[in-house]
Amino acid sequence: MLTVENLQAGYGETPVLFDVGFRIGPGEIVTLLGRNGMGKTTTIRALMGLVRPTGGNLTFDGQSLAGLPSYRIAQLGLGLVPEGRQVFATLTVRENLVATAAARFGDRWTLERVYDFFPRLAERRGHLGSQLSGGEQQMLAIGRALMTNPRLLILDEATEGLAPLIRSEIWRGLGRLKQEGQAILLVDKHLDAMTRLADRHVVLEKGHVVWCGSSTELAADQSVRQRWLQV
Ligand SMILES: Nc1ncnc2c1ncn2[C@@H]1O[C@H](COP(=O)(O)OP(=O)(O)OP(=O)(O)O)[C@@H](O)[C@H]1O
Repeated sequence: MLTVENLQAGYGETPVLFDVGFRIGPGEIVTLLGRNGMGKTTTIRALMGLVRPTGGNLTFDGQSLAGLPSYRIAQLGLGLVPEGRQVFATLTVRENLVATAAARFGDRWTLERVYDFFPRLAERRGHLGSQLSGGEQQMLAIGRALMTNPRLLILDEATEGLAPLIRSEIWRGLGRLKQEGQAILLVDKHLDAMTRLADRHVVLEKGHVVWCGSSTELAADQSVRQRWLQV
């Protein structure tokens, strides 16, 4: 489904990604791990066309993403839940959801299905984005991405700053998406929850992939945590 090979990217003259490569198959959940500043968000930005790669290959279902604008990449089926949620503060919950709706890949996700999935959003449908709690904003950000009917859902720090109960609700939601066969690329700080949910993990260190493996392999290999993931 998604193939990333030897990806290089940076900001201005500063290279940040030197050699990033991984694959995501249909229905798979893959995480990008690594300490702060190692290039996880930049990898996601490169996938979405928000940072222009300086080298390597990005292909989605055999089609190159090179040089495509973000809206075209979204149309191909990559749906982003960005870091910091970025919901529209002056639109209602319903308007936020409708703003991104796209039925190009079938009607799997409709307004009603998003409300069934996150009943809190149904309760708050008339509230403005700015009136929501952090957890509700996060559900809205996920709902908004689902409304694009993405084939690959990408979440960047979706549980950051949330209370444990709300965080669990988000993890349960992602678990339900997995059961439905939704492919997901995940960046988050909660390693245990990710190990339970994901199939495979890719560890970044200063813009290079230094380890990749299954959840079982990650759980069994303490040295990966000690060497690449502890602050
Ligand atoms: N807009 C930007 N302009 C210049 N440098 C940037 C920019 N965004 C990120 N960087 C730098 O790129 C490097 C990788 O950052 P990135 O956000 O991809 O890391 P990350 O692994 O997602 O970390 P975090 O968990 O802190 O978000 C860091 O050194 C960071 O300072």
